[in-house]
Formats: sequence, structure tokens, C-alpha cells
Amino acid sequence: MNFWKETLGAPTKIVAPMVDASELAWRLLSRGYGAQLCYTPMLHSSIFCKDPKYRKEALASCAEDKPLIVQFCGNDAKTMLEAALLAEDYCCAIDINLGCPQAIAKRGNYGAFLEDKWNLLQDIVSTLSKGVKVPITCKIRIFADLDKTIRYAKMLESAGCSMLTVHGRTKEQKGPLTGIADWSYVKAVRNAIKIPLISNGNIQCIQDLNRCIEETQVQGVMSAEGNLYNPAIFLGENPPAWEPALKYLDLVDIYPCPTSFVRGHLFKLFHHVLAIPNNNNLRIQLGAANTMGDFKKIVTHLREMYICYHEGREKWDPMTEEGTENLILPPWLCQSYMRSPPEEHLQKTAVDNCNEHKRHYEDSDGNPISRKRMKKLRRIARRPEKPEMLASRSLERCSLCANPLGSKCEYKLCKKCCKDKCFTENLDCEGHRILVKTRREMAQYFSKKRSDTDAVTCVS
Ligand SMILES: Cc1cc2nc3c(=O)[nH]c(=O)nc-3n(C[C@H](O)[C@H](O)[C@H](O)COP(=O)(O)O)c2cc1C
Repeated sequence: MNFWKETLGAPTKIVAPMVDASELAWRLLSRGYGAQLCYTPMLHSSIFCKDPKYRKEALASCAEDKPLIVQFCGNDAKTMLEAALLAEDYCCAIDINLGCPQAIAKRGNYGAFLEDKWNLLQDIVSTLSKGVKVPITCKIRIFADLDKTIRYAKMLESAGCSMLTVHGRTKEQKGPLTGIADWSYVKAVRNAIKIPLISNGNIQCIQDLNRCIEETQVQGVMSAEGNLYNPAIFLGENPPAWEPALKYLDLVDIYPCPTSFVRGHLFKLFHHVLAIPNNNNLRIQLGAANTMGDFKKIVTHLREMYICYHEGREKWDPMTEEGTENLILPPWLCQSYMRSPPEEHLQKTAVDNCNEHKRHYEDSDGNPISRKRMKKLRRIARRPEKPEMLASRSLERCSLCANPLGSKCEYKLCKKCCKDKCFTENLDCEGHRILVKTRREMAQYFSKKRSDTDAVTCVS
């Protein structure tokens, strides 16, 4: 418990690791609204080791961004150790993602898809906990089998995990099947292990936090979606969305991030306002916005539209705005977003399946494919192709594998083989726009310059 109490400062209000969403500017915003511990988004350990640019962006932090846990995914103890050693000076702990249930994690064999590979996990956790100077923590999902969940948590504890986050949903509970997290599993794990335990799932307001700690006796709770829709969740406040939005945009000015992250955050902050059919134009505008100027203009516009209601100068009538009649709070206030229950989705798909008008899609060989795949194939078919490129593509193959050759590749390889070659042989490929050599040289130049001027600010 010393790690949770002394190193982390006994945090109970924790912002989850979130790909494309828990970047530095968002973490600082959340901390300003009462978050006591934040995580980086999940980082890929192998890319982190190989690519200095990825590493630099992933470790962007500042003095106020404390305490911070860096999260990695991966399935190889050696690579994960190498990544952890490169990150240990910038954080209070290294977290291992064992909870990601997405298809990309299945393809990459990481996250929740390692939950049955206990020997491998034991190796990863013990290698890291022995080899790194900061504690190692893990974030897991539950199994449907309670006993197995408890044995899983104990296994990670005995392998050297110093703090565990339990997301009280199984790996099948995702997307429209997300449903409710089961705190009884979290409580059972709490009773079975000695290390600090964080509960994740079902935290939509401050009352949920208090109820969760009371019911499960965990050390703290972690929120992801609740925090994205209302960054003031841990203060128990529901500010008008433009307040956190404008603060966030100011932070992005200082700590830049990709515009797709900014757009994603604004869509969630203004979710209930943009769901109003009359605001469809603004929704489209935000979808197309690409500069900080665009974002600020849209936020200011939304503020001007709703501030008169917020300040009580005009009376808001929820019945006049379609889509807002079921909200407990007015739509311009930050508030959680309630997903519909999985039963509803299952009912809907059952109806769809029975519906004789349901369309079935097939590829050109007559194999059944999903609607999504069909749309993708149609998009590809609509793409204008240059005849000479097509001809050369169909003739030439990568000299190391069967993939088509990159038409401008200097080494006559496909993109994947070219990338591997550039990484191992320290090369650039203009044709594929792979600039490993140039980036490494630049990184060396800047690190030399930095050590010369001794102007590095590290977060330890
Ligand atoms: C946008 C988004 C990105 C996420 N990225 C990560 C991630 O990088 N690592 C991780 O362990 N979990 C990730 N998650 C899962 C959350 O950390 C959390 O476990 C899950 O959303 C359940 O918490 P909630 O009910 O508070 O949303 C992500 C969730 C969201 C909504």
C-alpha cells in the first residue's frame, strides 16, 4: 500500500488510459477538475522501442502532469522491458494493458487476448518488476467465472504486480454489448489480494465513486467515458460544455496534439447539444474542422447559442428541442452518456435477422461478408486508379514476400518489409516516406543539443 499512499498520494479519482484521448492537454484539464492520477494512452511497446518520434510524443508531459502512469501493450517480455526502461524516468509506474478487447488487439495478440496465457503474463510481469525501478501495475477485465478472476488477480500479484485495476466487464462486453460492470467481482478480488486495487466501470457521477468505494472497499475508482463526457465528474459538477472546451483548447495551444483528438473531445463534450437535429449543421462543421481557429469558432458559437438559457435570461423548454426531452440536465451541461442496454441491441439484431427484407452481402466470389466490408469494397471500387500504376502493381511483387511492391520503393519491397529493412539497416525510403535514418539523426542532434544546454525538464 506504500506505493499507492506515498508515491501516488492515495488517489481515489483516476482518469483511465485512453487511446487518442488521455493525451497531455486532456490530462491537465482533468487534473484541474479534481483527477488525482492519470494514465497515458496505451503505447505499443515495440514501436516505442524502435521509433524515437513516437516515443517523444508519447512521453510528452510537464511538471503539473503528476502522478502519471505510462501504459504499454505487448506480448514479449524482452521488448516490454526495453520499453519500460526507456519510460521509467518519466513516470511513477508502468502499467500493462491486459484489458483491450478490440479487434486490433486480437490481431496484435495483446490486451485482453493474453488473459488465458498465464505463463507468458507471469514472465512479462516478473521480468518488468525485477528489471525496472518503478512499480509495475496491470489493468485487467474479469472472466465470467468468478473463481478464475480471483486466481488471475492472485497470479499477477505473485508475479510482481504492485497495483491492479479491475474493469468489471468481460472481454465480450464491448460496443453495443458493453452493459453494466459487475462490482461484486471487484469486491471478491479486493478480498483476495493485498496490493492496492482500483475499480473501473460504471462511474458516471461522483455518487457512483462513493458508492463503489463503499461497496467494494477498493482504494480508488477509474473513469474513462464518464470523464470524457464530463471532465468535472470528480468534482461532482456539471459545467456548461464550453467552459472545459475553451480551457482544453487553451491547453492544446500550449501542448499540441493531433486535431483528430481535439475533434473527438469536442464531440463528446457537446454530445447532447449536437444530438439535437436543429444543430446538424454545427455537427457537420465540427466534423470538417481542422484548425484551432475552426474549433474555437465553433465552441464560441455554441456558447453564444446557449449562454442566454444557462444564465436564465431566456427560458429553456426541453419539449421544443427534439432529442432532449429524456435528459435529466439541460443539453449544454456536461453529463454522462448512457448507452442503451445490451438486451436492446440483441433484440434489435434478432428482429433484423428475422426480417426477410434484411440484405445479405457477398464478395465477388460469393462469400458472405459484413455490411461494413461491403461498403469498404465499394469505396475501393470507386477509387480512381492510374492505369500505369495498376499495370506495374499487378506485375511486380516485393522481393522478400508475396505482397505487391511499393511502386516508388527504392529497395523494391512492400511497405512492411521496407519498414523492417529501414529499421534494421538505418535507412530512409523516400518512396514509402519512411524516414528512420533522418529521424534518428535528428533525435541524436537534438539530444546532444539538449545535453549541451542542460535544459531538459524530466518528470520523474
Ligand atoms: C476512447 C477510449 C479509449 C480507451 N483506450 C484505452 C487504453 O488505451 N488502454 C486501456 O487500458 N483502456 C482503454 N480504454 C478502456 C477504458 O480505460 C476503460 O477500461 C473502459 O472504458 C471502461 O471504463 P468506463 O466505464 O469508465 O468507460 C479506452 C476507452 C475509451 C472510451
